[in-house]
Amino acid sequence: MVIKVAAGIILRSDQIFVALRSSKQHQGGCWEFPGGKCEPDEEPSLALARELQEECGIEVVKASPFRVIRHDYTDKSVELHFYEVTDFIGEPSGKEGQEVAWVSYAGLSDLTFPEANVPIVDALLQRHLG
Ligand SMILES: Nc1nc2c([nH]c(=O)n2[C@H]2C[C@H](O)[C@@H](COP(=O)(O)OP(=O)(O)OP(=O)(O)O)O2)c(=O)[nH]1
Ligand SMILES: [Mg+2]
Repeated sequence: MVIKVAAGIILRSDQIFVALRSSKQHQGGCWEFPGGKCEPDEEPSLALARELQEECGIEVVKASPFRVIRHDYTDKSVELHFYEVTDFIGEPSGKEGQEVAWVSYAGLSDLTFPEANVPIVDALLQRHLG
């Protein structure tokens, strides 16, 4: 079974908002673009809005589809729908107690992301730094 996930690349002034996955979660200890699993029959864009409200306390105003990545971890398979979130209401924070940070594009390379995120980070770096 493939788990459908929506995740937001939250952008502001050339910085990107990232969160640390807790050690108890799947891919714990890795940084992530905030988001979570789609409910059954829930559109990824709606799941994105719901998850970013729950996890970061923001209301998404503008989100553009970025990439869809299918990845098989040894323990589960995910289909990640990444969106670029370029307009939102509220100040993003770690609503569930997770560590969060705003990082520059270059700073993304210093963080460990789940394996599925590697092409996403590469694409962001490629586009921004050339
Ligand atoms: N949110 C998020 N999940 C990611 C990323 N990269 C990646 O491989 N994943 C994987 C980890 C998880 O297996 C799955 C997302 O699940 P999640 O743990 O965020 O789901 P959720 O917020 O609904 O949390 P929960 O209630 O099930 O704990 O996707 C990413 O950048 N962001
Ligand atoms: Mg989540």
